[in-house]
Amino acid sequence: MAAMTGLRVDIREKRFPAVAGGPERVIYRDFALEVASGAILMLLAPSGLGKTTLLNIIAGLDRDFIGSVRLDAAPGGRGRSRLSYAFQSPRLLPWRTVEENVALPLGEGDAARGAARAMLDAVGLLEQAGAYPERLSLGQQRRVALARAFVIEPDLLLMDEPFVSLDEAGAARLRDLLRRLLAVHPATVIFVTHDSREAVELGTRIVRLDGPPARIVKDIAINLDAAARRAAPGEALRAELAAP
Ligand SMILES: Nc1ncnc2c1ncn2[C@@H]1O[C@H](COP(=O)(O)OP(=O)(O)OP(=O)(O)O)[C@@H](O)[C@H]1O
Repeated sequence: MAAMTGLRVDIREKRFPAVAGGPERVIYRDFALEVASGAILMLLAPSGLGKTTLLNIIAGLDRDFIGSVRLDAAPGGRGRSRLSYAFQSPRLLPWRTVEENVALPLGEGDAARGAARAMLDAVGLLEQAGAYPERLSLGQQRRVALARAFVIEPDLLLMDEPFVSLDEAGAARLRDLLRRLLAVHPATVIFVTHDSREAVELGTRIVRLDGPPARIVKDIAINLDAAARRAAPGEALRAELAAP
């Protein structure tokens, strides 16, 4: 079973240089975020504030900043924590089958194929294992992306609006699927969304950012079971989140 990894991000400064005659932009200044092991942290912020930038910094894809990212040591003496990143678009390789896309992080071989098929079964797409991504609907492609994210049993899962552009029923089914996957493969999750309903339904903690530069303006812990989240307290929480 996967372990879970907490982390602490300190960004003394992150800026982007001027583009096309615009001003230089300070995205983060003196920003700190600590995430407990096992948290499902939902990150809400206005468009363009720096959510993707934050995930890229945590993932180590963007090292051009002043500050630090510290992941807790992986429990169980495994050394490095395993990290998965589900991007805003599914980013499947069009020339590989669904199964090959899911097996990709594990490499070649029977073990990788077996693990990929087990994950495809878990997301309800085993029958599509031999299909190419273009044959799938967006919702199915997003399921494949989820299977690929979970196949390495990540300790830390970064998700950048992974269910965007789906209709509400499709998004609700994927939220359900994510909950079920996390019940079997627990991970610390940082999940970017612009949807307060999604935040309340999935999160154990909701952080709202405003700016620029981005700063935390709300930080709410949620202790509700799944049914309660979808009911009235969810509405109250959403109202609290929206309040200035
Ligand atoms: N490589 C870059 N060079 C210059 N500016 C950039 C670069 N990447 C991002 N930015 C700018 O930095 C800001 C933060 O970008 P980021 O993608 O992190 O925002 P976001 O909160 O994820 O936005 P959205 O909700 O629209 O996805 C934006 O204004 C963006 O235009």
